[in-house]
Amino acid sequence: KQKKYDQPKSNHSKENINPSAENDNQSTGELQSQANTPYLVKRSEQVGRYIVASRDLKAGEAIIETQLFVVGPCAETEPVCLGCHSAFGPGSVAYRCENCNWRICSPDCHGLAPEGTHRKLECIPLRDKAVHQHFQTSTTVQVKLMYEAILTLRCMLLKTVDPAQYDRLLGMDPLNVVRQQIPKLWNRNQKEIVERIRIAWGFEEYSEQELHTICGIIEVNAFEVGQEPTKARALFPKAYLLMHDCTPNTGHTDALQTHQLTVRVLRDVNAGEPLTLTYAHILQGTLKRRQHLKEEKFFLCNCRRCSDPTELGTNCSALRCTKCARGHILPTDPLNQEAEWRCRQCSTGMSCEAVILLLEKISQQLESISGNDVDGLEAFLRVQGAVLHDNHYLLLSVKHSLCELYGKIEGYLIPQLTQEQLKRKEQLCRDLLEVVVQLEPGWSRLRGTLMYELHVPLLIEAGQLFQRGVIQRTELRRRLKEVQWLLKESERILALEPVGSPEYGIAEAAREALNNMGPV
Ligand SMILES: C[S@@+](CC[C@H](N)C(=O)[O-])C[C@H]1O[C@@H](n2cnc3c(N)ncnc32)[C@H](O)[C@@H]1O
Repeated sequence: KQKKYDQPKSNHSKENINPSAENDNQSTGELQSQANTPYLVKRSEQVGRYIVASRDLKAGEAIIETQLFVVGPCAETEPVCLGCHSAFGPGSVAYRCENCNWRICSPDCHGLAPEGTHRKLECIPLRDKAVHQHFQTSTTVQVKLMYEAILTLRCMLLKTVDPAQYDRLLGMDPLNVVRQQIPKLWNRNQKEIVERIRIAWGFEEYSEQELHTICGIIEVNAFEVGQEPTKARALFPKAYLLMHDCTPNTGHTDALQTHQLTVRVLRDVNAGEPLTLTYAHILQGTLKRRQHLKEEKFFLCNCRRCSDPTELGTNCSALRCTKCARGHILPTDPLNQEAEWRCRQCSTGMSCEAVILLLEKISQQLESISGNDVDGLEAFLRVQGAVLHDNHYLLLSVKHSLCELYGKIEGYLIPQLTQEQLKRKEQLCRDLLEVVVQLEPGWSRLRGTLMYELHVPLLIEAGQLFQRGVIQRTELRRRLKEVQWLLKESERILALEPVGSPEYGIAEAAREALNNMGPV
């Protein structure tokens, strides 16, 4: 059974990214100085600095464990507590920081400790410049931008509060030359961040250039951290060197309060292989992923998945050909965002614009369906299944929602599910797992949660069939073995998630289910 979900060996080779220099000891001396680091820093024309495994690495092995440099509110976010970055729920008490008068979640917030970011960095400067007064004359959109500017200000304040840390921060690449050639982005930063901090808030001691550089460092290198409703952005040493790949071989978690980051390899990695993570959504099609990477990270990805019209055989961008009703329409050149799409059977062509328009229309239809509307989502799958491949990313996202809804919401709680609905849940989980093992094999969080979801219908069905005498003891045992394997694998993967996170909760539930099952 285990074989079924095992990962194919990665054939990502060093040659793929044309490394043009050996270990970069100069700019990343801190990394090289640590004996036994599981990675080496390299540099290539195409990617800049990146890291490769310095020895063979085993799936699940932690390669980076690091505290953050600095953390702050996300871009254009609703107001959040400047201590812990939690959003304010409806009707929550509007506590204010006794110094700077910005909103906080509670005077006892752990993030307001004297050594915490807020107190150490912006609290007193915001007070001295009476920045909170701007809230009175700001629109909702401007308030969101004020929160966005906080992370830039925090980085800037490190220059005086912790100059050594500031210097390390400047070791990250802001891609200023590339970003300056995007007037929409540069002008927006100039108006909304740079002038806000310098002119509106009065921090004129920081130059425009310095502030643009910090904007770039954040845009290019920040990680999203935290869990709803406490999402934030953070910069970390070392981890920023991981290059992007649409079939990554590492994954990462951050601790709930401290945001300490742990990066692990998801599968066995050979010495010399680049260590990669994904900057985009795994269950997203090539056109969309590449567009996101171009707009947000300023490069076009040319990885193995992006280069393959079938996306490693998953067909997760494929459309059904309505002309021949047999073939699938795929991009003729997936590395060209404007290339024609064509049916592999009958050669019917479709312009890229037509594909984009069609997908936009279907996405709009999907957005009009409520997230908990099981019937609506099932109907969407039936209708759009005639237009899109079964593994199309738009259908996968609906399947993912449905496989969680069956068993979780009123009317569809586990004891309320009919046999047909249990079968449906099983099918949805299997469909998704088949794709996930291609795109993110190994110790992936998504794979861990899907395996947990899959064990439920399998366990119930096995018990029911045995009780009704439909299957005998040997078949029951075989089925329970599969359930046990799913639970063990899910527990092993998700136990690495931060204590207190929903995924860690699933690991605990899997452990309990295994104990309840006893020996099989
Ligand atoms: C977080 S930084 C990675 C470290 C960076 N290479 C450096 O030298 O500081 C992200 C940037 O690295 C480059 N990069 C990362 N992965 C890449 C890839 N697969 N292809 C091309 N460029 C990539 C892009 O310029 C991207 O904006």
